[in-house]
Amino acid sequence: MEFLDLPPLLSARGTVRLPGSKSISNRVLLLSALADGETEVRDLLASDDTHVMLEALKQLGVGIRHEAGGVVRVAGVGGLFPVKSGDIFLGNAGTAVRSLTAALALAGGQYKVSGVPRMHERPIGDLVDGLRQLGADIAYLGNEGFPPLQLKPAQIKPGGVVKVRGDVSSQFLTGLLMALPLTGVETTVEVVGELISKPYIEITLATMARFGVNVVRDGWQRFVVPAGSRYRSPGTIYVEGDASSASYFLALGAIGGGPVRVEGVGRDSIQGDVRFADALARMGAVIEMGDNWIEAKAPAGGLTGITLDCNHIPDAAMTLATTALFAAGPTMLTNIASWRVKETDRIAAMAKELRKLGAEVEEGADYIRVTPAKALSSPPEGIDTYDDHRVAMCFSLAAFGTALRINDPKCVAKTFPDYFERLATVTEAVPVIAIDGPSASGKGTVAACVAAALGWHYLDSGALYRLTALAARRAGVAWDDESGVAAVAARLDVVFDGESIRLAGEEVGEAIRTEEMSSGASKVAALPAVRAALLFRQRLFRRAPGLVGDGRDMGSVVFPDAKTKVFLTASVEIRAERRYKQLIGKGIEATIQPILQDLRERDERDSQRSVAPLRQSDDAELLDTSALTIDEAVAKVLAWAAS
Ligand SMILES: O=C(O)C1=C[C@@H](OP(=O)(O)O)[C@@H](O)[C@H](O)C1
Ligand SMILES: C=C(OP(=O)(O)O)C(=O)O
Repeated sequence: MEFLDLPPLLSARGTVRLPGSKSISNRVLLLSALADGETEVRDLLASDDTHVMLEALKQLGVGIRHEAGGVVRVAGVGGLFPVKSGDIFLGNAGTAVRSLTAALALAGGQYKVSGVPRMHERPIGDLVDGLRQLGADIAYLGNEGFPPLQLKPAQIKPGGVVKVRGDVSSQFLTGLLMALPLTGVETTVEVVGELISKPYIEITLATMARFGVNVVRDGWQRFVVPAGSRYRSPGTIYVEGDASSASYFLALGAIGGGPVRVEGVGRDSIQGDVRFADALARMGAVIEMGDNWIEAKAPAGGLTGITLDCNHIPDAAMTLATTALFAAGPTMLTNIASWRVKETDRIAAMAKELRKLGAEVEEGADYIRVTPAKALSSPPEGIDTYDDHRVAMCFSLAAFGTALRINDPKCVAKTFPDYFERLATVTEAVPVIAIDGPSASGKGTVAACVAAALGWHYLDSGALYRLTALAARRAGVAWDDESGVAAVAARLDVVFDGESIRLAGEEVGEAIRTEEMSSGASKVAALPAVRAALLFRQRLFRRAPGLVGDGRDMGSVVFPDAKTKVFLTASVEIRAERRYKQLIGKGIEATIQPILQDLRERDERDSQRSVAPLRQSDDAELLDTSALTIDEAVAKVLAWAAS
């Protein structure tokens, strides 16, 4: 499985220009396609969900041109799609499946509507029931109440009252409302049951109004689409920034100091998810808002948990569930039953992954309660994302407490393809000084001194390979048995505690320093599966205020984003002499020739191996310590780190 390791974060600050709103983008595309005239769409979201909508519209005969600067020009068909049949695949885009099903059901053609397997588990029965009242001919091709669907030409009988349930998804009402102007006949839609996600209906009505159709509404119960309604292009239309996508950055500001500003949504937004800022403010965050921007800062006294009915912000509420990890006291999010029928069962997914971080979670049919742990624990197997963009994005916040592995990170492409790149632009990661170099170069001594001088943590990555060699030997696993040694590495039960190193509870500081384990370390370190098994483990050593790591691939593989990278070396003769003195100093008998020979062989093996071979990377400073004292070498590294 693909994964992304996020570095632990120290702070967040900066400005992000948001990608376009998914909800507005897909509404604007559909209405531009159905309208009279050509529409120039600016700031449209470019993501999986809008991609499937664009492709479907093209397939239905709508002229769509992509121009410079992300401008999309849609030639409206004036109500009827020219292409009367087709298999329309809409991925996992609820906004596309629900609204296109309604429009196609009234379009007089023969269409199949399908999506990814998860879409075939997301309900659509309430919408189909509503459309059937208008005479639509719709059949379920799989399970009753779920896509895929077969739509056939039918005698549509508009007018009167159509009833639709609103308590599973507001997208059913949205779909009906957006399709009804195709009939030109006054029709009333009555909502049965309590309508959920109400602000999305406001987006629908506001977007329809931009295209010249004004729905008359009576509270959240009755909506009248007037006679003679017809979509007309507004000419040029700008898509607002995505308010749900804004939530991750606002939370970053609230947790990580801030201020973090998002541009593209603000006080004047038509998206309900801007109310996420109010929820953050209730947790204590300092929020400021302009017409087209929102800014969040952390409160002096830290965030506090809240209890909130989140029915009006179902998507952004997921961000509250992970922000809760950094608040004092529990956070209870209620009235979120719809989470269970979205990209995944979001209540179950959030509960499971939050627990992996050490939080105490209680879940019910329509609520989740999160009590944070004192310190986050980071699961070595990573945070699973369930092909749900929002799970991936909202869990990135947990990087404020620890290095974090996010599995299948590319699922963010549903609404925010470059989310993780943008995250990096407004966050500061815990700094790393990476010191790499050959065996016996003195890098361990220098690294430990640099760490002590700065008050930072220290990672002796070589020790992990020595420990793996020792543990393999004790388990009777041969050093060249790649999968066997990798399994040992993955299970390594080791505690570093100042000078002490314990393997399975036993002090092994001395046992791993023998020449034999040194050579074993070099052998197991050449095995790719072993290096992979130890990768995240090493990254977990990165903790505030900073880390000094020494090894062979600190700068090139383990911490490629290290601010300071040093390649520390010395001539092989000097290294042999140092190793010789070190051994003699410990009362271990030694002669210089075999040490020299062994170092030469080890250098050869380390530089020739296929994974992470030892060499100075382009971005590393060269520090030859042949003629330097330890203090001089340390001073040099500190100077580079400070520059
Ligand atoms: O209409 C829309 O654009 C949306 C409505 C909401 O769904 P529900 O109405 O199913 O809650 C929301 O979760 C979804 O991301 C987008
Ligand atoms: C629920 C969501 O998407 P969809 O439009 O597929 O319903 C979402 O984006 O969180």
